[in-house]
Amino acid sequence: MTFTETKLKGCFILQPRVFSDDRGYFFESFNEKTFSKGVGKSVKFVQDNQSFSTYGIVRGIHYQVGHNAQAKLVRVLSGRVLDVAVDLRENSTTFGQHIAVELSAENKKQLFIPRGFGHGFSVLSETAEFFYKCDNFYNKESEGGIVYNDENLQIDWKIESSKIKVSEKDLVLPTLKSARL
Ligand SMILES: Cc1cn([C@H]2C[C@H](O)[C@@H](COP(=O)(O)OP(=O)(O)O[C@H]3O[C@H](C)C(=O)[C@H](O)[C@H]3O)O2)c(=O)[nH]c1=O
Repeated sequence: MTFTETKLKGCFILQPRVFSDDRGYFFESFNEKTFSKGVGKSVKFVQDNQSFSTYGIVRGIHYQVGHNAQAKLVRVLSGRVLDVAVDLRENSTTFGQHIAVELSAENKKQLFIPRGFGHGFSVLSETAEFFYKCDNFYNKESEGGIVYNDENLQIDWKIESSKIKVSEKDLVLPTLKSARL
């Protein structure tokens, strides 16, 4: 597994070592020892989530506030997504900046997003199954979010705008300027 830190400090792109043979392939999708060495700290994941979406869906940008904030280790089981992490750490030199990484069943890339970030993704394939580990439990009351098309964020979701599909809940999320952080 290789770990590449992004321009947003603490955010890492992970690339697993894949063992292929005439049966197919094998790779370690998570190894606590390798992971903590790679990101330079121990992270105790306590909840796994999985979602299925179709082309053009944008989920997010979501986060949980305060001591319910979540770090996430995200990957794609089938299909292809553009995964976006937004730096919401108010004392960060990259506050408000984002990274966008294509994650797919084919490239097997993963993204580690520490606490203090907003997270969302767009589905680039016909369908996509999305899997992620969280280091804190879901807490509805602590949910926060930023509307996907906040013009100050300038996120290119790589989907023609007329084809983007967002939940009712996400459509009414605030911009970063007025979000609860
Ligand atoms: C996140 C979550 C949701 N739920 C329930 C609450 C709703 O009744 C239902 C769907 O939730 P939601 O519409 O928030 O699902 P997504 O839009 O995929 O939300 C996720 O999307 C972005 C990409 C994220 O990074 C977050 O982890 C998460 O907010 O599942 C739970 O029971 N547990 C949970 O951990």
